[in-house]
Amino acid sequence: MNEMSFLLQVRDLAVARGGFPVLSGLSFAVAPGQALVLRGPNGSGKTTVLRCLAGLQAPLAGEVLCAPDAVAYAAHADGLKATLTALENLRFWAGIYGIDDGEAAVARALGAFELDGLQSRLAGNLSAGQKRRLGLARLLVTGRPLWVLDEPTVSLDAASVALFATAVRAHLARGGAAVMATHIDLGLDAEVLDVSDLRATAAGLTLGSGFDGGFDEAFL
Ligand SMILES: Nc1ncnc2c1ncn2[C@@H]1O[C@H](COP(=O)(O)OP(=O)(O)OP(=O)(O)O)[C@@H](O)[C@H]1O
Repeated sequence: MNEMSFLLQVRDLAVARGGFPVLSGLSFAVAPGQALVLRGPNGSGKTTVLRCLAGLQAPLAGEVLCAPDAVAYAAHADGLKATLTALENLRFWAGIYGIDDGEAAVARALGAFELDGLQSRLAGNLSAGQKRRLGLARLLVTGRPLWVLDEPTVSLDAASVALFATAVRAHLARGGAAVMATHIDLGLDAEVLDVSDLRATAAGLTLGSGFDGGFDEAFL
């Protein structure tokens, strides 16, 4: 496969968090239609890698090659406005991403995550699992090909996990791709990349030009 056919290429990536190197030597590529699952124990750096892929922090070393505006990121937080209804949240995000068929995409997103009956409820009044479903439905109104997902199934019951897996499968079938950290098996035909052995040692890495020094959080 030539280089241009990948949606994402990661080369010899090292990342830091809170001023400390976390993980180094990570390389992989993701093509349209592919899903990649990052595995590793708590604290091994999966979230930090995903933040880097989403552009929220710079690599400490290495490269992340990806088209501008390709990534839709779903973090631990659901990214919802509590005082807007479920429908208004999706319309808000469709407007932010400026997709052409906004209203149709919003309707599809509500349907895909079985949120039609909840569309008039304030997001702040949804249950944890319903909030998560709405946060994931947001992906469908971004129009972005590369989904970067951090523990997407937290708070979801089995039926909702199945809805999510269906949405990912449909995204892949449309030529999208996904990179996700998850501890559960979604039943997807996904490659698994274990980052356990990539732990950075303080001796092996220093904080260089890619590290901006301090604040590394963001409101999403
Ligand atoms: N703001 C911060 N300041 C200092 N250290 C941090 C900060 N945020 C995370 N870390 C540390 O960075 C390391 C990597 O964290 P990260 O969240 O990337 O791991 P993870 O593999 O996603 O873990 P989990 O499976 O528990 O979600 C951990 O040791 C964590 O304690």
